[in-house]
Amino acid sequence: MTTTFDSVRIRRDLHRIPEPGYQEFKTQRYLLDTIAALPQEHIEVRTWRTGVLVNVKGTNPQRRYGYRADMDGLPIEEETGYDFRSEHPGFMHACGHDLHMTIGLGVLSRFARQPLRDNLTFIFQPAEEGPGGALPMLQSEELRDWMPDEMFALHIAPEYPVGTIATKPGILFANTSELFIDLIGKGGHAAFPHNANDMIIAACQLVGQLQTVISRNINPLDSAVITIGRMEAGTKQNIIAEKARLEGTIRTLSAESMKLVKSRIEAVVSGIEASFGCRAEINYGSNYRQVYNEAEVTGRFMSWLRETRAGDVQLVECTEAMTGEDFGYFLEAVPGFMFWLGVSTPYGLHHAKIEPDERAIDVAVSVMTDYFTWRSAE
Ligand SMILES: CC(=O)N[C@@H](CCC[C@H](N)C(=O)O)C(=O)O
Repeated sequence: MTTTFDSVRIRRDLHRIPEPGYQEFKTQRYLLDTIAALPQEHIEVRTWRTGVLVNVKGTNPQRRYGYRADMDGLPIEEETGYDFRSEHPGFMHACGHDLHMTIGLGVLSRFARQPLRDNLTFIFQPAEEGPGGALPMLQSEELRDWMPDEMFALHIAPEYPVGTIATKPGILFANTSELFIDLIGKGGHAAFPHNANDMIIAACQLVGQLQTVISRNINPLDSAVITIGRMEAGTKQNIIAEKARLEGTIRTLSAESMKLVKSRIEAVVSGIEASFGCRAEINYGSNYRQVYNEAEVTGRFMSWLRETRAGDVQLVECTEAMTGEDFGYFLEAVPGFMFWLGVSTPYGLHHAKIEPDERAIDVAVSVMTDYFTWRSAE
């Protein structure tokens, strides 16, 4: 295949401009400009908030296939050795969305030139890391008449070598809920603890007790995670903290366990209120549905990979992971799958030093291009 698509340049351009959810203004502009440089005859473009939707008109369409890429960055100060580091202080593409978008553009650039028999929808979706762009995008007017019959997405996987694709039928990623807990007590002088109500002590107790929800209330053969990723309290070393805030996330493999975990968290927090004489507020922020790969569609992709790409792509049938992804909402509405794409880097997702191997982009572009082509010719 001859192509003028410069995947490395595009990925690096996108890497420089990570933006928070629903503030992906430069990213949207970059995507629109790149798409505008493609042949326009077979494509139509729409925007939805900071997202972008592209319809590639098929030559004799019977069905519509979709690819979704997420667009937002993370609040992380980049520590890579790149000379194309983030130009936005405190923000970084540390979850591979720069690669996901580049791969989408790569596949799109091929089909904008040579459309398939069937229609294609490319979805560049804002706010995956929060508060979640998938559900409102799915319900939007802009997507309604371009809704795919089947859809696909991928996620970079640091732990797999380049050339590896890992997936499975059934549940791939967990149900998620954000978790915010505010504790409100009484501040005071460090020397007079008996006159105050110290929310640092209460918060420390609470963090420990929250872990007992996982270890004592969840069936060990099921899986659940509570991670507190941020804790804020106090103003100065000799002032007793009046308030404390915990910020975290809950992950479960079933919707039932999510309900159970939340009810146990509420019980534990009530206990903290009683034992510390404080007030507490719980907020669950945004919640994502599990990523569930439809068995037949996923099985067809896996068999196709084994039969056609065994020479250059290693297919791994992986286990589920406790990561979350709002692509789960798309898969609830439309059959499809997500897969992990090996990018071989020692640092994990959400790490300030993650440097995905860019050779994975061409692997994914070629696999998705060939798969859409095969699927549409069936
Ligand atoms: C693949 C990945 O890392 N996704 C994120 C999704 C975040 C969900 C939500 N904001 C939360 O924190 O619960 C993940 O952290 O798994």
